Amino acid sequence: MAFGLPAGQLSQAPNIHSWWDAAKIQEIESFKAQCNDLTLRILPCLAVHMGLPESFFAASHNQALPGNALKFMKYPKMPSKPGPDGLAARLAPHTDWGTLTLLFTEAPGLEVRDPANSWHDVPVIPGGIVVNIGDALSFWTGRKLKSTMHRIAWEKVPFDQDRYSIPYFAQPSFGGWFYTDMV
Ligand SMILES: O=C(O)CCC(=O)C(=O)O
Ligand SMILES: [Fe+2]
Repeated sequence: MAFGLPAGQLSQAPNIHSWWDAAKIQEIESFKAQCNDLTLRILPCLAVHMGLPESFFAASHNQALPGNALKFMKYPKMPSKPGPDGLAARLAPHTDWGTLTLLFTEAPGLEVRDPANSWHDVPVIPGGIVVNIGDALSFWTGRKLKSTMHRIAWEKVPFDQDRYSIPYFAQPSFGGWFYTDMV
């Protein structure tokens, strides 16, 4: 289930189930706001490190516009262990399309691909957050920052267990500008 509406508007979403009561929706709003604040603290660090004005990336992000999304994911357990011809991944290799993704999970299974095409496990650090660079930030920086190719391999998660994760996708604002020539 994804919550992508602008800050403060989740309760108006037509697809919110009746069992999401006001307190639960408020909890999600407030968690989304904390995720947004964190991305707005990370983006200036990247900008300053690259010799750019502090607000260079962050200024094109706006919580009041649609796009930034918090997603609750459940990867259901499988009825039997896939054979050699079975599924290769629970989530196919991909890059995220926004600027930054914050990933919250306590389950193993996430792998990232290095430039030599080898896959590496991402360790689960209790209370830790995985931060991935997305395609928009990669494009914006002329690929100085690279979007992370990642997947969820089924071998790393017991096939008879559900897997849960919560990614937060930060997106540049609709109508925001990418000044790629400064980077
Ligand atoms: O479930 C995960 O750990 C990763 C999810 C992901 O990569 C995505 O939804 O884009
Ligand atoms: Fe992803």
